[in-house]
Amino acid sequence: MNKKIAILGVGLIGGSLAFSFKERTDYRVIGFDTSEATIDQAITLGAVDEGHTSLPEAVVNADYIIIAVPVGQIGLYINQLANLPLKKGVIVSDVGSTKAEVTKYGKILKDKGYSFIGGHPMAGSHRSGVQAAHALLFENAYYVLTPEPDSSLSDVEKLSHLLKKATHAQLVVMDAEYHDKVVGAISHLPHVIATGLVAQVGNYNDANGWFHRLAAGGFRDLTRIAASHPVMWRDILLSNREEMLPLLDDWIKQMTNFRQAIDRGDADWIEAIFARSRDLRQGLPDKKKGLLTPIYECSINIPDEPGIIGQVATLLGEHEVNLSNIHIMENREEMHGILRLTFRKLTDFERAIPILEAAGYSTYTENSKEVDHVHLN
Ligand SMILES: NC(=O)c1ccc[n+]([C@@H]2O[C@H](COP(=O)([O-])OP(=O)(O)OC[C@H]3O[C@@H](n4cnc5c(N)ncnc54)[C@H](O)[C@@H]3O)[C@@H](O)[C@H]2O)c1
Ligand SMILES: O=C(O)C(=O)C[C@]1(C(=O)O)C=C[C@@H](O)C=C1
Repeated sequence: MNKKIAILGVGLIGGSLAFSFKERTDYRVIGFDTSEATIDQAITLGAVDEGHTSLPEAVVNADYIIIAVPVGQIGLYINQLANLPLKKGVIVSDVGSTKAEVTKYGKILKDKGYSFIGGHPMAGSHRSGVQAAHALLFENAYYVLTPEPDSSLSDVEKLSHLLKKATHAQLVVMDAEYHDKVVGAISHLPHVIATGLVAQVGNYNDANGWFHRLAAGGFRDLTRIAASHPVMWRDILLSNREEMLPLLDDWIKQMTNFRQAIDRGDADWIEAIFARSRDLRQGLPDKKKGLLTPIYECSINIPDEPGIIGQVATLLGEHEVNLSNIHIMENREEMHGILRLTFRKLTDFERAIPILEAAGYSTYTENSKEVDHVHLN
């Protein structure tokens, strides 16, 4: 009998994990969701081998159970799982964006003799649902695990090995509270800022529609994530309340300093903060570099036409150039698109450039100004 992985909540993250497990492991992948339509879609798309709206049916005999529902629901599922006859040795994990609260719930499973190890893949999108899921979502991203001091080391290793094999992510272990502090600053606070800014400008726009019409790169680049799922973010912010309050206090101080500098006409202060932040932004570690394997990238401008991505992939395929990933720069929506092409081998990368150029695409590689610009997504 096939070994089984049950995924609870087959949305963007659960669906993407399901695709990865199906593609790169020999586990049978079972989906569970409260939405029957989602289960049907997950089966049609080939994300899961089997789907259920009944939790006991979904998790029976599962070797791994991964909870991928909104953060506010994860504790409820842990409680329900603890009252089901799970397979001996099962490892339960989750993908929630906060970890301290969930890790506390995990003790309920441990008391029943099951293993719980919190997890959080640091990749995603403002899109949601299984229709946006894909097997490459986590490739080269960090994937954090937050075991407790009493967690079984061999279970941590087993889960880590499985996730690495399926997702090609970089697995790291972190303390749950520390994780919440870090992601509070680099993920949760940015979502609050983007959402607040869109709401503020929305108020101005209600009185005068030019605010939205003139919104160009600056506003769009900064606010893509304001289009994220409201329930997911409601749950994340309430779950990470303890970390969010001091982070928001610091942010308000920062904005007050800005306000005061502008008010007193302090050119030096303004220039200095822009200069420091520019250097910090440019010095961010490249997400795609130096992780699992070297990666070579180039970007091309594409017209906003149906089928264009397929044309680029086919063009390279016809010349037997292996692409490892295609990424559409999300913040270019409604404008000419920018496609980032990733290659595993230098030889593929070097052959792709002249082929794309000959087909009329302008290519931008790492060192060009244009790529510096598109990396600001
Ligand atoms: N979206 C991201 O960028 C991202 C990244 C990393 C982690 N996460 C975390 O992953 C989890 C899922 O997020 P997502 O982006 O996949 O959301 P999603 O909305 O795409 O998917 C959630 C899925 O869970 C199902 N669901 C909702 N409530 C449920 C319930 N009570 N019982 C069973 N199924 C239920 C929905 O039908 C949907 O299929 C969240 O905890 C989120 O914090 C999200
Ligand atoms: O790319 C996005 O749209 C995301 O918001 C992804 C993002 C992030 O903030 O980086 C959002 C929440 C997750 O917990 C992890 C990743």
